[in-house]
Amino acid sequence: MQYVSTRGEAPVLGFSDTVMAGLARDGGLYVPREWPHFSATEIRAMRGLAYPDLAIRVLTPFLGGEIAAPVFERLVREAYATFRHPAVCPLVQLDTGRFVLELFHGPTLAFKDVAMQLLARLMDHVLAERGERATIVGATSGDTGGAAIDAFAGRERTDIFILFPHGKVSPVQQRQMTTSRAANVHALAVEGNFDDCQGLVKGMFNNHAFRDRVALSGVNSINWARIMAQIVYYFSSALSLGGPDRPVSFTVPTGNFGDIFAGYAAKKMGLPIERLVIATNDNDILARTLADGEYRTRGVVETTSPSMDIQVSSNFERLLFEASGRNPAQVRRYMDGLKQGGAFTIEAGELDRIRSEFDAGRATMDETAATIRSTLSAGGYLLDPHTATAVHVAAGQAGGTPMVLLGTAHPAKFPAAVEAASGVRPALPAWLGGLMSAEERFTVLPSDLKMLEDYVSRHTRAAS
Ligand SMILES: Cc1ncc(COP(=O)(O)O)c(C=O)c1O
Ligand SMILES: N[C@@H](CCOP(=O)(O)O)C(=O)O
Repeated sequence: MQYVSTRGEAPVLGFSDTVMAGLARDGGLYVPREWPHFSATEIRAMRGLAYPDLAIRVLTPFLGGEIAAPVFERLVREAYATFRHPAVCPLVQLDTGRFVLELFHGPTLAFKDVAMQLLARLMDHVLAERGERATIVGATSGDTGGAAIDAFAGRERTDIFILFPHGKVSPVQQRQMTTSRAANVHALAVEGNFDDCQGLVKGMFNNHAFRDRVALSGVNSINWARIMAQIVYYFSSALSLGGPDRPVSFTVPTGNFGDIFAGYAAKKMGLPIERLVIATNDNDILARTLADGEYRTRGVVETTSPSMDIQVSSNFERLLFEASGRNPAQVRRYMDGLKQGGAFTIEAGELDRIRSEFDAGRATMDETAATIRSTLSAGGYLLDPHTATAVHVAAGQAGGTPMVLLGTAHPAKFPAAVEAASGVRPALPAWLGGLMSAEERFTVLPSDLKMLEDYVSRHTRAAS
């Protein structure tokens, strides 16, 4: 399996190099040169597999033979042994035809753990084989950071630097990043919003001299392995609901477009998915884009679903690449428009192609709170605010096909918003009991690329 950049001007890479590269050197994102495909018979044969076995089956075609089967199997099993539910990602019925796919049973209570626990092990393996070290930088609006720090803490071959927007993440999210005692962990509070943090990370990748000097690698969903690992739970949930003999739809709380792009990938691999529904909060750039074809950034609005407070939705570039018939020149045109004028207009045929697979809707903060309240009173299920956006948006979808709502975070990560909406204050699981009293350690930095690069250079052990 080979991987190509959405912008077509970076080297074509194999799996291990793609995992270590993060962002392509031309600023694009890596995607598989072609989609692996499973027949209905092959998918049917996946029924009843335990989650790690399913992950091995679904993901092996992406490895291109670069990681020996017994090694990959061990990494997958170790990754999912960190989850506290035997099904790893259980499916819970909300009511007739609606199901929540609970993705928050990992160490940091958000769906990011599903991919991050595997990615850290994959990177460690590749670095050990090569006898190398790497510097990892990541941007977070709250959940990626904690998941990455948990997965990489104490790993000898990596130093990890996580940029989070100062004062804009929930207290639980902040402490998951700032209470690590591991020497290789650096939590950096940036004076800006998530888009600033993500822009700084991309800026570091696009400074090739810096990138090479510190052996830079990334763990955001710009890294293909993040998307890859998230494909598995689309298969597990569809199989539980009768797939491949019964199509299902998914509604996905969306920010950086990574999670829902994994659903698109599952569909390309042969899984019968009817609709992929994008749910946004007030930061509704994707809902607006699907409505009128114009991708136009506005200022980020702070909401009660802070992890989705994003305007520049990185993985949308992967969808544009697909919708354009894999035309990197077209993607470059769009990305130039975004850089120069903060906007671009999607060509009509491409927009039709996107609309043939995706719907989109928005939940305001009031609608999100009302959904938390009504879902609790209807059946006793307590939603987190991100999952609630999906439940609200899915309510506007035509019925008939089972709807899987991606439960992307545990409500206890956002106790204030959940309590304000429902009157119920969700408690952290007992095994996270010490989190809120542990000592914090983080550095506040301005949103300045040069200062960030200096900080990383001075603190990484991977600099040459
Ligand atoms: C809880 C939660 N829900 C939804 C999202 C959106 O996911 P994506 O960025 O993959 O679209 C995020 C962050 O990305 C998140 O942390
Ligand atoms: N919501 C995310 C934002 C970063 O997304 P990623 O999936 O690209 O890592 C977060 O919680 O940090």
